[in-house]
Amino acid sequence: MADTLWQRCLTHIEARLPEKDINLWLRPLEADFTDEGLDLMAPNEVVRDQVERELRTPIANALNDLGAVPKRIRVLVGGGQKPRATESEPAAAPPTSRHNLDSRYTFESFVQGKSNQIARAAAEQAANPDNMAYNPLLIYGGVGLGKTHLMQSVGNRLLDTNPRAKVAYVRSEHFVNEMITAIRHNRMDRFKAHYRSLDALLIDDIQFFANKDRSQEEFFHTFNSLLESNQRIVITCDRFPKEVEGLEDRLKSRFSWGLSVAVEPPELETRVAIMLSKADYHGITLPQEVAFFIAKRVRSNVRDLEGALHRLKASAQITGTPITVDFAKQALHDMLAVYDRLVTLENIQRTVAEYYKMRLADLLGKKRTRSVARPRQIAMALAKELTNHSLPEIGQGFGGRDHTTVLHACRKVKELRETDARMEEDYANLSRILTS
Ligand SMILES: Nc1ncnc2c1ncn2[C@@H]1O[C@H](COP(=O)(O)OP(=O)(O)OP(=O)(O)O)[C@@H](O)[C@H]1O
Repeated sequence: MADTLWQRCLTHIEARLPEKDINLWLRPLEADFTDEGLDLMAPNEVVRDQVERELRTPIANALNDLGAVPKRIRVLVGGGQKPRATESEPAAAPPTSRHNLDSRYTFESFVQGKSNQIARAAAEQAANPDNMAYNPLLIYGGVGLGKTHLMQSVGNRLLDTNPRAKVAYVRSEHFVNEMITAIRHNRMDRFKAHYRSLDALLIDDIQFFANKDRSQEEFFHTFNSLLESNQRIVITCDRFPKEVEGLEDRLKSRFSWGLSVAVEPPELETRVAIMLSKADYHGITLPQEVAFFIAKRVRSNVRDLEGALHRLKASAQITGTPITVDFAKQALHDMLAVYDRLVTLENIQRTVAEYYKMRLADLLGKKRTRSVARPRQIAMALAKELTNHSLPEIGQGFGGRDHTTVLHACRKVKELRETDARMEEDYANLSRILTS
């Protein structure tokens, strides 16, 4: 039986993904291996988008595990028109050409805001081969906030500058699995030689190394060897590494040799800008008010924003309806309900009162001393930003106040956040507590 590389790839992935996903998204694809890489032909845009979004990495990893590393993977709409004879193993692909980067992850496609501007600036510096001041660069922060995007932007930029550079992007989980395979097949020397021959190593989600002693040991040596020969290292972690239990102290201390930068959840304007930019990229007509409507609710994770966008697109395609706020309300009903449940007026009032160690009755009451009025204004501004309530509704919820009082509070808080660092910090802390 002709055992094509693509079939072997599918068999490999089958062990790792639900059968439903394989049947729905992967079986309809036609694979075309050429000298330039792998083209996957999807029957329609919905399949293409899903494969791009969720399955590109499992495919790349499976091929990697099978020892066949295409120079690039493209997912296209089409099929049947390409000669299937070209579906052959790219056995000649040298193991060092592991440019398994996603070409969509660039600095140009990364939307900058207050929450990520330092991380972005540091990453741009790290992508400058003449500047080794920030080595290693550690990017840390919560789920789906753009760490991988920034890290791969460094790799893509390094390759733009020098296409011959050996850049490897590896998820820590993959590093561990690869190492286990190398040990099992007695190929540790090759494994070490490969990693130590790189110009740049981008290693994602290092929290995965926790409690994996042998992998930490090997990674520690690889890390040292790359640093000593002045090669670029970028790492990401879902929190500050010192807080990761089960990670050796010597690794933690190595990670902090260079520069550590955080990515925070993006503020509303940035979330809207990200949605509009992603919509543009995917050819989705997304009115600004719909972007605002969604971004006001989906707050803590950019991946969820993208998920919402793709669901909207699929629903709009199936029903042939233009995307409006009402359409979004319906199409994303269940997803938005989860977010809406999290932040209510009562929740905001209780959280703010606790944060400022004051009585809830005072927050809602008539007192106008600054120690009471300021937190009240902050709570109103948070209510405006984080809920869907109108100004009159918010005023009503705050002891029957007029909507102009709420408007004044929102303006005041905005102004103070720009001039008073303490105020900005309090507001950001409260916003994080309420939305994470
Ligand atoms: N500022 C941004 N501009 C454009 N896209 C963004 C931005 N932040 C995040 N994204 C997008 O959100 C998605 C999730 O980002 P990414 O995978 O980089 O998150 P992450 O922080 O690495 O998450 P995880 O910890 O789960 O690996 C990606 O598609 C990425 O392009």
